[in-house]
Amino acid sequence: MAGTGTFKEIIEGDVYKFYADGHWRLSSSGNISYVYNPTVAGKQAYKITACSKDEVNQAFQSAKAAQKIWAKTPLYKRAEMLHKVAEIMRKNKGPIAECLVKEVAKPAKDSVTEVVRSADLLSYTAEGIRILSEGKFLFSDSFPGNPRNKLCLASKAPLGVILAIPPFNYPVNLTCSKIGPALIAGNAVVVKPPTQGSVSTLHMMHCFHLAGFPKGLLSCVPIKASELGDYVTTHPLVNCISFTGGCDTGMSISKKAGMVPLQMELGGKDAMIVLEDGDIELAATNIIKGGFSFSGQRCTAVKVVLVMESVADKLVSSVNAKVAKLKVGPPENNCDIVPVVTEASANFIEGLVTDAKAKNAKLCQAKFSRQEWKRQGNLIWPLLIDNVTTDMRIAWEEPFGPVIPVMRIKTPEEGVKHCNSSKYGLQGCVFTSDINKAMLLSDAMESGTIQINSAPARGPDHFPFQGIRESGVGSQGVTNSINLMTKIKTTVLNLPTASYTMGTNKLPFSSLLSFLLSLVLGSGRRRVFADGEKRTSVW
Ligand SMILES: NC(=O)C1=CN([C@@H]2O[C@H](COP(=O)(O)OP(=O)(O)OC[C@H]3O[C@@H](n4cnc5c(N)ncnc54)[C@H](OP(=O)(O)O)[C@@H]3O)[C@@H](O)[C@H]2O)C=CC1
Ligand SMILES: O=C(O)[C@H](O)COP(=O)(O)O
Repeated sequence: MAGTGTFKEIIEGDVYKFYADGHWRLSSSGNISYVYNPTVAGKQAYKITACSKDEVNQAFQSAKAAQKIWAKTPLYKRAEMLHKVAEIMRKNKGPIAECLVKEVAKPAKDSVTEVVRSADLLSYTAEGIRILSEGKFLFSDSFPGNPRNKLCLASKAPLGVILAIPPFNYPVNLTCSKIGPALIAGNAVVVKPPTQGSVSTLHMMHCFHLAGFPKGLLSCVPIKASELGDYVTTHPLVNCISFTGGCDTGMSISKKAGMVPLQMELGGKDAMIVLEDGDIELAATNIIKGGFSFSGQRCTAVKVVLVMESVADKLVSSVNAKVAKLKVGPPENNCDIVPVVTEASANFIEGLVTDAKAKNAKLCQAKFSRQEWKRQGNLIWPLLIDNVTTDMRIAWEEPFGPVIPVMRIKTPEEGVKHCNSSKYGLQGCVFTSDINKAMLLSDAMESGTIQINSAPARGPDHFPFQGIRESGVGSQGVTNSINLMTKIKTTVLNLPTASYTMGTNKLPFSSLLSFLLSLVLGSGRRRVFADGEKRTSVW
C-alpha cells in the first residue's frame, strides 16, 4: 500500500512529505498541494507538502556540498548503488504502481510496467561507468607546426547540480531517466516533481533513500510551480536543467535559464505516413497501439495520420474496427482508454474535436453509441477524425488525448511537407514495403527519430531520443544523457622535448654519446624541466 510499510516514513497523517538532506519532513510553509484522482471528478487522491523558498534553497546548497564528495566516489561504487536502487524498486513496484493509477490514471498493468522499466533503466545506466572510465589522449604534432611535445588528456567531469523536472505522464520513468545518468556521472540532483504524479515520484525517491545515497545528494521538492517555478529554474546553483513537459512551459524555462546545458523534451505532433505499398493492417494496429495507449498521453503518440488516398478508406475502416474493441473505463480495470489527467486537458481535447467538426471533418466514433463524440468528465471515448484538412486545429496541435486526425494525401511529398511544416519535430513513422522509399522519407522528414513500419516510441530507453524545433533541445537515451550531464576536462602535459612511444624514441647517436660522456664525467648538461627542477636527464 502507498504510504505504508516501507513507505510509512514519507507520510505524516495524510500529507506526503518532501525529501532533502537525507530525510523526510513536512514543509515549514504549512502549504499543501492537492493531487486529484482523474478517474473520479473532484476526488482528492493525495495531499503533498509544498516547499518554501528557503527549503528549496537549502536543497540546492546541500546538493552542491554533497556533489563534491560524490564526484570522488569510485565509478564502481556509483554503479553498485544504482543497481541497489533498481532492486529496491522492483521489490516495491506494487505501492509505486498504485500511486500511478490513482494520480495519473495509468492502467494498473502499465503502471507496474513503468516501474520495472525504470528499474531496468537504472541498471542499464549503472553500466555507464564504461563510458565514464574512458577519456581521450591527444598528441600535439597532428596539428601543423607542432612537435610532439604536448600530450593532452581529456576526460569527462560532472556538471554539478542537475535540476530534474519530469511530467505527469511518466513521473517514475522520466525521473529515473534523468536521475540515473546524472548520478552515475557524479552529479547531485534536485527533483521538482509534477503535481499530478508527485506521490509516485516521492515513493520512487524513497527507494533511492533506502539504497543509502549520501545525504543531500538527492532531493525531491514539491512546489507550487506558479509561485516558485521561476525561483527553482533560475537558481544560481543549477548547473543543468533536464525538463520533460509542455512546449510552452519548456520554452519559457529555456528562455529564463542561466548559461547551463538544457535537456528539454517538449512533446510532438508525431506523423504517420502510410504509402500505397504499406501493410495496412500493420499500420492500423500501430495506430491503435501507438495512438491510443494511455489515452494518447504520450509525447511519442501517433498524432496525425497522413495516408495515400488510394488506401485511406481501407485504413480508416480497419482502425475503426479495432477502436470498437477498445475497453473504455477506469485504470484499475486495465482499460485501454482511461480518463485523461485533468478536466482542463479534456476540455482542450474537446475544443480540437469541436473545431474539426465545425469545419466538416468526419468523426468516426466507434459503435459505442449513436453519438459522434462521447465524453464523461475526463473520460473521452477513442475517436478517429477523418477528412481532416490543414485549416483545422487538430491538423497541427497536440491533443495529448485519444483523438487521432486522418489526412488524405495524393503524394508522399505532401505528407513530408505537412510533417515538416509542424512546429514540432520529435518522432514520426513510415509504413511502406520498399526500404528505399522508407529511407528517402526518413531523410526528408525533419524529426528527431523516424520509425520504419512501427509507431513512434522512446523505448528502448538506451536509444537516442531527441526532438528538434519546438520538440526540444539536447538528446536523451542513457548514453546521450550521461554525456550531456558531463563536461570535458583536459590536462596538457608540456614536455621539453618531443615524446614518442614504442621505441621510436631513438636518440640521435651524437646526443647518446654526449649523454654517456655526461654520466662518466658527471657534468651532464643541466636543463630546466617543465617542473622547474634542474636535472640532467628526463628519465
Ligand atoms: N513531452 C512530454 O512527454 C510531455 C508533454 N506534455 C505536453 O504538455 C502539456 C501540458 O502537460 P503538463 O504535464 O501540464 O505539462 P507542463 O509543462 O505544465 O508540466 C511539466 C512539468 O513542468 C512543471 N512546471 C510547470 N510550470 C513550471 C514552471 N513555471 N517552472 C518549473 N516547472 C514547471 C510541472 O509541474 P506541475 O505539475 O506542478 O505544474 C511538471 O512537473 C500536455 O498537454 C502535453 O501537450 C505533457 C507531459 C509530457
Ligand atoms: O515523454 C513521453 O511521453 C515518453 O517519453 C514516451 O515514452 P514511450 O514512447 O516509451 O511511451
